[in-house]
Amino acid sequence: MKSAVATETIVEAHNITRDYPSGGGVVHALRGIDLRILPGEFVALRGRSGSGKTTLLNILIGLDSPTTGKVLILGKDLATLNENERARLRRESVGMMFQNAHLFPSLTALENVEIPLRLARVHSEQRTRQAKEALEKVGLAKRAKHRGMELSGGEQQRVALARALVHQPRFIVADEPTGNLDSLTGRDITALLRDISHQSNIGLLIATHDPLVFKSSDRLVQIQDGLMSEGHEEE
Ligand SMILES: Nc1ncnc2c1ncn2[C@@H]1O[C@H](COP(=O)(O)OP(=O)(O)OP(=O)(O)O)[C@@H](O)[C@H]1O
Repeated sequence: MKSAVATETIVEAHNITRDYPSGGGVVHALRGIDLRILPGEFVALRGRSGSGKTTLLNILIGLDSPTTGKVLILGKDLATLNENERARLRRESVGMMFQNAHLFPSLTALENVEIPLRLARVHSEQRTRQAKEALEKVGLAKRAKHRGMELSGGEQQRVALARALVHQPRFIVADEPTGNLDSLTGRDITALLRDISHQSNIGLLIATHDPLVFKSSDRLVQIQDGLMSEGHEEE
């Protein structure tokens, strides 16, 4: 049943390198990264500032291309897709979260969550239904009509999570999602992300400096000077 396992892989990176031209020289931001994330697996990515975390996340979701190496999402080699096809794959299969929730402050929580479905041209009834379900999943159904600016930082991040989930993605990448939250709120968001990933078989990759996220993860990978190692031991 090897082929069944292979098609089940959410994301695979093979020997990824990324060079940036810089001031007449070259920065070797990634120097040979291999990574595989399975359905329902929560992987934390740790690394000092400048170690290459954001570069790797962008490459894994096709927002940037590696200098050499190969990325597959759900078995599809990103190099074989053009920009429109990669954007479509993201719209259909990838959810994203960042340190800031990036909500539209004057739109309601529900309207913010509906945005990815608007972009995918889902009709209004279904949009509202799915957005309500996503807000329920993150425990925020009661705040559906509150505007972004009326929500606390933790509530805004929950809305951002609902927005990342609303199109039922298979892969979620989050860049420092707890970076702006107090530790209790950060713990809640991390637990929610972990539970949803496990329950819905979503591959979850979180780049972070937050020890609580390391502890909650199924697997911790570390990136240093563009190279990766694995394990839960302290730096
Ligand atoms: N567009 C760019 N042009 C040149 N160098 C870049 C570019 N983007 C990133 N770099 C360099 O690549 C390396 C990795 O950067 P990256 O942003 O991936 O690190 P990071 O681990 O996400 O850092 P942080 O935790 O501070 O966000 C750094 O040395 C950075 O200066």
